[in-house]
Amino acid sequence: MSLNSESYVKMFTDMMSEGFIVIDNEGKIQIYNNKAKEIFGISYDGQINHDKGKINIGDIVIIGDNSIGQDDGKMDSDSLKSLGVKDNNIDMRDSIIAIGVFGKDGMANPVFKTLKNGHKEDVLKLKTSYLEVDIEVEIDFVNKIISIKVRDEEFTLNYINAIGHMVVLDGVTKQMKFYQSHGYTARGESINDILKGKEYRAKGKNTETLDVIGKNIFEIHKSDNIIQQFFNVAKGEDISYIDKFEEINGYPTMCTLLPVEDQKQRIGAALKVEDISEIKKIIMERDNAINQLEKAESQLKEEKALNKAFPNFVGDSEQIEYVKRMALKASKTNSNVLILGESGTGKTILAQAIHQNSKLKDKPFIHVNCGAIPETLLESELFGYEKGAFTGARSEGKKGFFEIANGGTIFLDEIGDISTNLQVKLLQVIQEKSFYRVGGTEKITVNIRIIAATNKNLEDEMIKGSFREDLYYRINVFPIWIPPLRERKQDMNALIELVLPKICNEIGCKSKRISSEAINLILNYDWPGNVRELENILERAVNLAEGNNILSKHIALKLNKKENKSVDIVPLKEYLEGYEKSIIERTLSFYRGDKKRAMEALKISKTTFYEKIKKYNIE
Ligand SMILES: Nc1ncnc2c1ncn2[C@@H]1O[C@H](COP(=O)(O)OP(=O)(O)OP(=O)(O)O)[C@@H](O)[C@H]1O
Repeated sequence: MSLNSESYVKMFTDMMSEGFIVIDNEGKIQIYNNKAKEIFGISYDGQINHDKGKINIGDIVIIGDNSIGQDDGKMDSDSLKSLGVKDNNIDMRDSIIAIGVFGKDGMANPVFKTLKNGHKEDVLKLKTSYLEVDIEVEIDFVNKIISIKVRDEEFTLNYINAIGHMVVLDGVTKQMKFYQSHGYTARGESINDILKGKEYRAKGKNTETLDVIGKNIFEIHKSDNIIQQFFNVAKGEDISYIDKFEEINGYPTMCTLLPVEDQKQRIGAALKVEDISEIKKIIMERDNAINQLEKAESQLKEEKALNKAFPNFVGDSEQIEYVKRMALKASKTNSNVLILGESGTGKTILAQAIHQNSKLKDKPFIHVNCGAIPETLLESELFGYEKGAFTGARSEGKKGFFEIANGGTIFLDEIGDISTNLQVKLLQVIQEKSFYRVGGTEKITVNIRIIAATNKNLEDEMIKGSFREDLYYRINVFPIWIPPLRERKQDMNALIELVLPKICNEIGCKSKRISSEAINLILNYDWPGNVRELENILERAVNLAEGNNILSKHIALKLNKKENKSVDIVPLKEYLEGYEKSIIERTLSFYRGDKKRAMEALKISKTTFYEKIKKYNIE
């Protein structure tokens, strides 16, 4: 046997650590070493067996394809129709997971999920029990893995750019009869080939090795750029290169292409290929890591910017981050903002912060608590009045809040409490940016930014007829909802860290620490009064604690509503009296103790007024 006999050549080339393929000048494969077979999936080392066969009507087909048409043998919507998948929105290069019965329209509806080309999600997943078989398919776009799990058996394929993965179950036995594995291009077993009825080879113990010697190169390889060149060189074209990055059958490789000549006659071409999928993977992983790092850095930057913009509005929860992000956006626009949230959630400080971060920050910020001003007064307080507009009016007339806030921001707190009459006037100001003082004839024009807040559900109020729909849409241009504290306990630490030193400072005591038992109590409580209630409870605790530590016994929480089954039943008279007392107190405090103006506002006589003050022991 001479050294260049066929068996020696095979032995030597099989020892190479690179793939090596030689074709003759007709494109017939003369040498295809073991490494090349390994790189292109021709030699098979999978563990799971199946016999050779072909797809039959009634078989269950499971597909996971990260880019339709790219590496699945040019699968298209027609091929998908063979499973009953009919959807005009599916385009080439979209990703799809589909499970259906082959060729039996109507036997069982297919289930499928798609993602548009260029989507942002990390995974596409479908888990179902299909014709009583538990199936789970996942396309992991980050780690580039497609996995099909049938009952407890998992079939996975890694990919670089694209892959079409498929498992076929026998329609009668529901057992796996075919699964996709690397090398499907060389074997001609892409999704499309199988769906078009092409016979597939056995895998596992009955594997027939794909005999490539003597076959035309295009039978084993897609006619992509490099294979076409390989063929052209074998035919006589003068191209050669060393170590060029090219993709063959979807695998990233580094190729060297050389002509083979005998006595200056072109007799073929040789292609040496190195598998660089691992390197490519590492590069992609590195790019991914860099991307994530950049994302994290910009998040951190944003977080810092948000914390700087809202130093008094703290919280680490995602909800509060979102609120801050929205509020920062709101502060950069001139739109009306509506802040929603239960009492004590921080609507007022957020409104102030929006103003502070806006270009109006040096202009007035006027806070009007619409719920605290008696209805009869609210109009003149908001719009002002001309001299002699009503009894008790100042002789020189008075500017209203809208005039005072001109050029800046007016914060209409508890907007859900204003009467429908006043709502009409408010709507006019918002629409026309002008109004008349009470008793006035001169139109006053203002340039004002409106922030409103409420703890009511304005949509419910609209249905009840107590809030005008047109006003609602005018103020609800930029809504921001602050979730209740019980839904974001993660904020508790930041709040305590901010509030506790503030209280100690105000009271003038040394700073105090809070014990872990006390923190536990705080974390397990529902906080119906939100942050305001937290501040009150902490203030009380600071006062009660004699040493430097706030202990659980100093945290005096109300019984949770859920635990407190008994309801406080109060006689009606007592209830009404309590209510009357609080209205008189609120009016007096609004007029800073001016009794004359308070009794006028309440429209009660002097005698009645003094009687009630005495009865309720009002200072
Ligand atoms: N995220 C927060 N960070 C720091 N302090 C907060 C926060 N949220 C609320 N507070 C504090 O809680 C108290 C109540 O907040 P604020 O008055 O803004 O609530 P509100 O929603 O306007 O309440 P109401 O609806 O009763 O008027 C204030 O002392 C405020 O400083």
